[in-house]
Amino acid sequence: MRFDVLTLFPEIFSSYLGQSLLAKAIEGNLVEVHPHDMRKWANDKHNRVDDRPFGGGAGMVIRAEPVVECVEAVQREGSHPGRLIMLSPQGRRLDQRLVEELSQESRLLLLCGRYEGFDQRVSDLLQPEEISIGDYVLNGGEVAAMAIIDAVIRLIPGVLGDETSSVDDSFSSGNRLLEFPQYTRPRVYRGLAAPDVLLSGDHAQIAAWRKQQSIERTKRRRADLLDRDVESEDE
Ligand SMILES: COC(=O)c1ccnc(N)c1
Repeated sequence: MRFDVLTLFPEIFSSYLGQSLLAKAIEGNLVEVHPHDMRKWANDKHNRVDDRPFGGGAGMVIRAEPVVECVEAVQREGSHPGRLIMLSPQGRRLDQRLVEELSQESRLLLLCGRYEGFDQRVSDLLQPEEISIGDYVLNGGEVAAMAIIDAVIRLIPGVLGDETSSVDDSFSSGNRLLEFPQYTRPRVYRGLAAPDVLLSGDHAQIAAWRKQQSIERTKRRRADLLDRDVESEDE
């Protein structure tokens, strides 16, 4: 899977690309991540990427030209244009179902805004779909782009080692329950013991205990997940 990230701050991604899971996925040719600096396409006489908003108001707006030119150039680079996503607080809320949908794509272009956002002609001309990672405003779309990459690559076959699986994750497809509590060595730490059932070797009992824990935790923390009817999941 190929990710192209269009940003004014490509350097933000250099250390992120080195983190172990992503680095291994890139080394294993399972994933490619290509940050692109939109400033390189600011070819007006002042090489500006932003400017003051028409009609006045605080802040700066990202000019349409460098963005549209950059997106079109990047789309020409690959074997096909890919799915263009603008990270925006006005977008469709990201959830695991959307992550699973995105993980089926072979190429995602992630368009990261800054300042007061993009000139409207960027959306008029490129028709990107907008995705939000939650109801709050960030200084830039780069953090949201990393969240999408991070969540999506976990679902690409081969990225998580054999010993790890996303199947039991909270929210994984069809799973409306939060994950059960986890324990590891030592068995007792500061007087707190891991549940005996987990050391019993009785896999049926362990599975039953984990399911019960997931149900109780979900009821306590996210009862709304249990209220979702099945139909809504098919939307
Ligand atoms: C500049 O981008 C944002 O502020 C943003 C992007 C995606 N999701 C959000 N909740 C905010």
